[in-house]
Amino acid sequence: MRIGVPKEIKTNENRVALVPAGAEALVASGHDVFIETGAGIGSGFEDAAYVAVGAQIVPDAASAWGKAELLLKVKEPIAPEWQYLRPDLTLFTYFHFAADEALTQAHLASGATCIAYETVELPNRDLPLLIPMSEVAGRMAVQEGAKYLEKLYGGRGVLLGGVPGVAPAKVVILGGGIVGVNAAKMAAGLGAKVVVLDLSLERLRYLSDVMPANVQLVHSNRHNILEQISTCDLVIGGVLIPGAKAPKLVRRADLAKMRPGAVIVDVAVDQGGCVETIKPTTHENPTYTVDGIIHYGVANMPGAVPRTSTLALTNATLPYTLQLANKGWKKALKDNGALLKGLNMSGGKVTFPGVAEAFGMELTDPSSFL
Ligand SMILES: NC(=O)C1=CN([C@@H]2O[C@H](COP(=O)(O)OP(=O)(O)OC[C@H]3O[C@@H](n4cnc5c(N)ncnc54)[C@H](O)[C@@H]3O)[C@@H](O)[C@H]2O)C=CC1
Ligand SMILES: CC(=O)C(=O)O
Ligand SMILES: [Mg+2]
Repeated sequence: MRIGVPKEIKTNENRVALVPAGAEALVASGHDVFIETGAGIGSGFEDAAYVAVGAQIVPDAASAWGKAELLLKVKEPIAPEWQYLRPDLTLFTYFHFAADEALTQAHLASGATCIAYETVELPNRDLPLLIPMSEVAGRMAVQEGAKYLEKLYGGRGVLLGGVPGVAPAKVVILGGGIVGVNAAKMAAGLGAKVVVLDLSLERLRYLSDVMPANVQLVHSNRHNILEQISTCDLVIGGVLIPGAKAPKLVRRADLAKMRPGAVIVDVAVDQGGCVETIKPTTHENPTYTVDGIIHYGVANMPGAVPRTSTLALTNATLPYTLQLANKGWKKALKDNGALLKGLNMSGGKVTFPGVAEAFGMELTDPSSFL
């Protein structure tokens, strides 16, 4: 099969969808791999490293897209890339369709087959291709939150861990999944007082066994959320209903109850965010202020640490990429139920419930394509 890997063009997105080790595995299986020149540079992989394992370097995005039957990316194709979409192309990348109707319409109209990393789901409900980036973003959320709490950035001027004689900061984490756990570990390690809220009592029980003593576990409901955010310094948003729009747990009016200069890092922004006032921002311009509360809404946080993120992401994606390449998408999805959950659309039809619900579109059973 012909596999294309373009350079990511979202601002400050330095990840790449395939590393030389992955290219080597695909070439060894008899595939032709086309890498856009410079695609790996941001993650520390020179063109020569791909050539050394048998991949071919192509001069521009049009060639990487044009030669591909299977196109590998990290982020969703953005508007300048939509011209390359076509019915006989299979895309394997993050899409987050439910948060973006224009993105959804453009892909639907193209007829392309779109398999979303973020909705590939194992029988135990783990999301194996989202987990590594949620680990990165959860850890980063604390780093970023700590930075914007500094006075220089408009924050309350609070040090997360405090010092002897001065109480530490309070960090409230909405959602105790992968983002939540990783944020909690980092914040707790710095000495903050941490509160994690989740809907799932089973999850809270598990967290109570593995989290340190400075992490409190609280059931997520409207009353508890308001009580917790009104006395905190940093809120981290990490709730997810896979593939669907995130529920709005913090409303605009709630900001008035928070402390001025408190910070919200809404990691869930890629699915629309769990804070009503969040909107997607970029690494160049990551924050804005609403009612005295600093909002951070970068939708590709792991792009800031591309070396770590690319390696972590491709460790997880390569086994699935190999299945798609070796078998073709229909057979690969038929043989692997986890990968079938990744199918969001094909031939102009939506096949993922959360996307159909978000925009009132008709839902087609994914297995009808196999
Ligand atoms: N901004 C960025 O750069 C990145 C964003 N993300 C996003 O972060 C979000 C979270 O991802 P994960 O932690 O991997 O998901 P996850 O599925 O591991 O965890 C989500 C948690 O939210 C909980 N939850 C659902 N509804 C809730 C409610 N009403 N109140 C409290 N908890 C609730 C669930 O029980 C679950 O434990 C996703 O939208 C993901 O796409 C992930 C990586 C990078
Ligand atoms: C999960 C995601 O959207 C990202 O890593 O950018
Ligand atoms: Mg994202």
